[in-house]
Amino acid sequence: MSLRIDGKKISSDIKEELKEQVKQLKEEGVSVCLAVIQVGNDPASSVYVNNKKKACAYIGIESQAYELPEETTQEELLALIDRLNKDDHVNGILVQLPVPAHMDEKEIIQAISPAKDVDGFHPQSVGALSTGEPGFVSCTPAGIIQLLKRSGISIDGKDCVVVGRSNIVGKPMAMLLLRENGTVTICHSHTKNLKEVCQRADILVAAIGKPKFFDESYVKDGAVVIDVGIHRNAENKLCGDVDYDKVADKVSAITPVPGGVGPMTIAMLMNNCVEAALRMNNR
Ligand SMILES: Nc1nc(=O)c2c([nH]1)NC[C@@H]1CN(c3ccc(C(=O)N[C@@H](CCC(=O)O)C(=O)O)cc3)C=[N+]21
Repeated sequence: MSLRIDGKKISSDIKEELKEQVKQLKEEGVSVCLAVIQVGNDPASSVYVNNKKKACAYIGIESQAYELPEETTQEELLALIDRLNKDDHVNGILVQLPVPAHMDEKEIIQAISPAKDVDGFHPQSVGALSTGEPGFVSCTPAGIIQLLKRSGISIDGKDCVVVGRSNIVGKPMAMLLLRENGTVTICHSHTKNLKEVCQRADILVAAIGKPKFFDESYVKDGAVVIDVGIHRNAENKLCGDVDYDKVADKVSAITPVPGGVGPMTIAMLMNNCVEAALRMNNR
């Protein structure tokens, strides 16, 4: 029998802790405010943005929603970011990705003040993660570390294999596992013998972006499997990068999709907002 790592439960524990902390801060006169910007009305993005608003409301974080039309120009968006950067009331700024094709995502990310970069996507935040300076950490990989720690799974000295090298998941995930003294391998589309490398993993992080790609032949007996994939089939049912039913009996612990990594992403975003407010108030 393997442990089904319950991301819903762990994320709700974290939200409970944050709610208490925010209440305490309010009594001391410190408020927390997140600005969420969405350009265009991609339905999937709208669902995520809504979930973020709901989480803010639950915890006691003020949320400002900026729903901009698809035709918004780069200059208009940069002007809004600039205004929010200068607004002392706003602690965190998030621009929902992806942005429409006519926009320059890189320039947008770099326009957000690193002090308010609750997504952890700014190059300064990314650099700080690799040198160990204080800075915001990308929410999904930060959430995965919390899932492991709060499930009593140690990372120290373990063989950790991360499959995927994106800026928002794979690369920061590798840096965080390294910070926890894991021995880290990053795999990608040019990796030879992907299966053999995965079979060595004590902790396998699957972020390849292909539905049910990993079956039992990729995992070692007793490994820990973290599934970062989110795919929706024709019936709107969610699945991950891992074929859960084929893998679950062979491993010691595994995250489901939904209810694994996804909910942690939002919990860590809330955590980063509180951290931004603490820093802005010199706490
Ligand atoms: N600037 C920016 N920051 C982000 O953090 C960001 C983004 N853009 N763009 C899109 C991705 C995706 N993302 C998710 C958040 C929560 C779940 C989540 O809660 N998933 C639930 C299921 C939710 C459902 O039913 O769809 C689960 O896995 O159990 C998933 C995905 C944040 N993203």
